[in-house]
Amino acid sequence: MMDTSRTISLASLRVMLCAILLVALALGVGYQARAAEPSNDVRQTVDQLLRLVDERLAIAPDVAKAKWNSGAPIDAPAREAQILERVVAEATRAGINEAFAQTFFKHQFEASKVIQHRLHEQWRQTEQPPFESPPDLAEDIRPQLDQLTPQLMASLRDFERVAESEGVKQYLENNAETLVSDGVGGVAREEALRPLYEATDTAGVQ
Ligand SMILES: O=C(O)C(=O)C[C@]1(C(=O)O)C=C[C@@H](O)C=C1
Repeated sequence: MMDTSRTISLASLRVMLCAILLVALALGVGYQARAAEPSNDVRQTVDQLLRLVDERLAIAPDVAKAKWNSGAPIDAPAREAQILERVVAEATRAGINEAFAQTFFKHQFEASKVIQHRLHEQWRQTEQPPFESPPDLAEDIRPQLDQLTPQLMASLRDFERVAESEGVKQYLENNAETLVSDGVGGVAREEALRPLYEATDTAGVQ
């Protein structure tokens, strides 16, 4: 005959052990989630940079329109060089990593070109006639982009400061889609944000 009381106590011991394990697991997961939660400062810094990236990308369709009408090439290396010159000067002045700032802006140019090429492709297919009164590239659009450059630089400086903080990469990933819309299914967004993800990778932050 089996000793029932002994069987029961063994079974309940197993249940207890399982319960302890589950509680420990839940506590561990909870701790990890808390540990990865970024501070308010980090969140505001990342949000601000994402908003500025979004603002810059939102100008690309106007650039595309102006170039559709004028026939000017989408790629404008002289203009890029001019912006980068200012970026380097500001990086030196404000103590921002020069290589990081340059890489970041090169990615913004590429992202803008992705949007412009997509739109031109679309307009070729639909045989889009010249736009009625598109904003002027030199008079209206480039000054808007120039206004954003110092704001982006200040935001990059803040971002550099928090790039090594807990949970930055995760926060970027979670909020990029909400704060940055590119109108081309995320391709330009990914291009624009890659240097930021890489900066958090270098810092070893997951
Ligand atoms: O100013 C232009 O002509 C643009 O197309 C904009 C922009 C930019 O993002 O600043 C993008 C691509 C060009 O190669 C140069 C600059």
